[in-house]
Amino acid sequence: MDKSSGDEIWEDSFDKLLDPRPQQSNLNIIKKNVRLSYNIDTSVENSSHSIKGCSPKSCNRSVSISTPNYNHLGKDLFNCGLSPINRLQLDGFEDTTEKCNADKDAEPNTKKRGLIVPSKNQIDTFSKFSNQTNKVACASNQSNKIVGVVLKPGKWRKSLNIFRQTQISVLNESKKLESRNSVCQDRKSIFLNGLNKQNVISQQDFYKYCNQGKPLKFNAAYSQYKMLKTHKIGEGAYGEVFRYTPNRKGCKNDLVLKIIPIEGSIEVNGEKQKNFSQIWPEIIITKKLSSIQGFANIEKVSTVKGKYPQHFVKLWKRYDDEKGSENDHPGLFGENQLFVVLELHFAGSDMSNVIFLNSEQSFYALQQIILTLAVGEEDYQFEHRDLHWGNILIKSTTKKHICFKFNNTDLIVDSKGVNITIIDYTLSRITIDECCYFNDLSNDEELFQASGDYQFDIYRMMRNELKDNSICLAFSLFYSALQWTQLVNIRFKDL
Ligand SMILES: Nc1ncnc2c1ncn2[C@@H]1O[C@H](COP(=O)(O)OP(=O)(O)OP(=O)(O)O)[C@@H](O)[C@H]1O
Repeated sequence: MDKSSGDEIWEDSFDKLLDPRPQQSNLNIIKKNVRLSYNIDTSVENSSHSIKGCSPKSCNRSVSISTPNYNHLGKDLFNCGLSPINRLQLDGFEDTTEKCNADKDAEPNTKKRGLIVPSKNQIDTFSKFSNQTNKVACASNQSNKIVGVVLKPGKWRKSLNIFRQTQISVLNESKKLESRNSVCQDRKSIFLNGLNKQNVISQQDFYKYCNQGKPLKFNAAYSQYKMLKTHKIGEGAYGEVFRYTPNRKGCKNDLVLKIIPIEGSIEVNGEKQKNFSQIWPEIIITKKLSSIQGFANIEKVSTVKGKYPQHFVKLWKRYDDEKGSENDHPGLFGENQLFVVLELHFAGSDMSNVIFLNSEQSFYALQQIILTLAVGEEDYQFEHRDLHWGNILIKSTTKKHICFKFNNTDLIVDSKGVNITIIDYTLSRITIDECCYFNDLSNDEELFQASGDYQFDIYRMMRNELKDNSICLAFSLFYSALQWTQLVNIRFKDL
């Protein structure tokens, strides 16, 4: 580390572990190019840190279908090409890689390892196809034939939807209009394994699960008088997220509402609305994981019906004015629209918006993530499958330690002032009472053609490694781990 550059003020005891890494100084270029992450030679020292109380028992893999293993795949995954420890193998699309590299204005680092990262020029050019500048761009070769999708890192689903819309308008322009259905397929079908007999849930059973006989009136159930300091804090392809302080005594936590339209015939945010059966796994997973440290804490699930309440519409507009929304205006919903509302504890800001105080703090946050996943996997064979940094929330805490229970053993990690929560189980896989819930992502061709961030190379690599075995498609964890090596070195220096 170059002391003369003033970097020494960032050093703490943990920083010593990161030295010497001369190439990391070069990475500071990324600070100037916000959002593009290149994962240049993160070359990853394999530091071994133990956690108090952890003596992993050898688990019986023969009963687990959660983690692909020797028996399933005929090879040892720890020696696979994906391991950041062993080697990085970034393969993109052969034909486009060359073109990207040939671009004179390509960022110097994009040539490394064949990573498909568009240059700024390319992004600008591609953006013209989208009416939402910089939210998404479609990658095309010089003859304008679409060969892949350039997506923003993090939440990819909305980018993909916008791409699909864009693609339609491009096809329209060239008089090659295909029916919308051929581009926008129902990608959210739930594929349950043979063990699960109950892959359809009736409306009545769903209400019962919510402790309701029928849907509540949206306006009455979430009237503005019950909610203080309400504001919209986020959005996803499936819904809007509002934060508020409940107007009732004894309620210490701020809550968030994740409001998801269901069962309607109109498309919302470029997606078909889910039905009760399709949203069922997310509800079950959220409820099951709620009691585990590190997963979102759920207070209640309810089903409501009616027009979007005016006070939410106003907050939606404010968010749109201030930050710009990628979602459709909620005024589009009619009287008969149904919504599922998840009430969750507020869990902080997502990692892409967090700046760590120092590398030690980020290291301990990473430990929390690892332990959360370990407990989820051990207890429910849980795989997140979409673990990008937008799905990791970070909140400050005054607790000195965070406690996990792994296989009846208490594991205690220093908090270093932060508490992490993993959210968004839309694509997750879980096994509860021998029923396995998961989405078949292997049919999601567009996702596996995406580029724009190392995140999407990881998706391809995971699919290749797992030989298209959709049950085992557990991508993203590696991505987060690699991304973390950047955060440790860069993000906290941005202060
Ligand atoms: N418990 C929570 N506490 C604080 N913020 C939250 C919480 N849950 C969700 N959010 C915010 O709302 C955003 C959207 O939530 P979420 O990812 O669950 O939606 P989604 O519709 O499933 O997204 P996707 O488009 O990835 O499928 C998150 O990125 C986060 O900023």
